[in-house]
Amino acid sequence: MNDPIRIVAVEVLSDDWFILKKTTFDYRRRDGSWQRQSRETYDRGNGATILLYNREARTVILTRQFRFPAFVNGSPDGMLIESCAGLLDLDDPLTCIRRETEEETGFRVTDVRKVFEAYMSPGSVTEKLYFFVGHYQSANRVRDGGGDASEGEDIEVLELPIERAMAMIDSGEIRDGKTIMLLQHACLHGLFEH
Ligand SMILES: Nc1nc2c(ncn2[C@@H]2O[C@H](COP(=O)(O)OP(=O)(O)O[C@H]3O[C@H](CO)[C@@H](O)[C@H](O)[C@@H]3O)[C@@H](O)[C@H]2O)c(=O)[nH]1
Ligand SMILES: [Mg+2]
Repeated sequence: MNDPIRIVAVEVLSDDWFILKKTTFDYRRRDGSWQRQSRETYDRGNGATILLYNREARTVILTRQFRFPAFVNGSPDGMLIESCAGLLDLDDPLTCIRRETEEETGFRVTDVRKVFEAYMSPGSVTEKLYFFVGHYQSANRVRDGGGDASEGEDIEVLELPIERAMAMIDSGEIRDGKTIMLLQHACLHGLFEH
């Protein structure tokens, strides 16, 4: 009886690459009354992202790639600078982020730890994102990275001083939420302090 939600109907509006549903439900308001609502949810699974950082060199590894949704919403060339990230598919978050790190950046890192989880757009997108940090050195680079070309990925790997990356948030050159969160986490938690 404590459940604040009663599902009334679920309609699949689109089931192509990911799933868009419209759900009608009764919601119990804080005053105890019931209210019928309907909400669309875009389910693209969960994801993981990582900030690769080198404490000694005071650098981070970021990626740069074309993002069509950003292109259609105000990014002149659609090129976004981001922390390495990928969808979980069937993997657990740690396995996913190790795989994506090597595929996208070419780095094979062992020192990886989860720092937090977040819903990135909870009003419409179901996705929960798992955030990691990982220490890297140049010796961890085992290949070029760049992503899976057959899936359309064309990822440039950037190595930037942390001060430069932080300045790029202020200048608007970095405009991706997960990336801003990880860079700020790194500074707040002293990842570059000895
Ligand atoms: N054909 C097709 N391919 C798609 C579509 N949407 C995404 N893809 C492709 O599916 C692949 C997914 O790549 P991943 O590296 O696994 O995911 P991601 O797109 O980098 O997602 C990460 O970043 C997102 C944005 O911040 C996060 O939302 C997500 O959780 C994840 O961390 C990419 O090649 C992408 O182009 C689509 O509608 N159609
Ligand atoms: Mg990716």
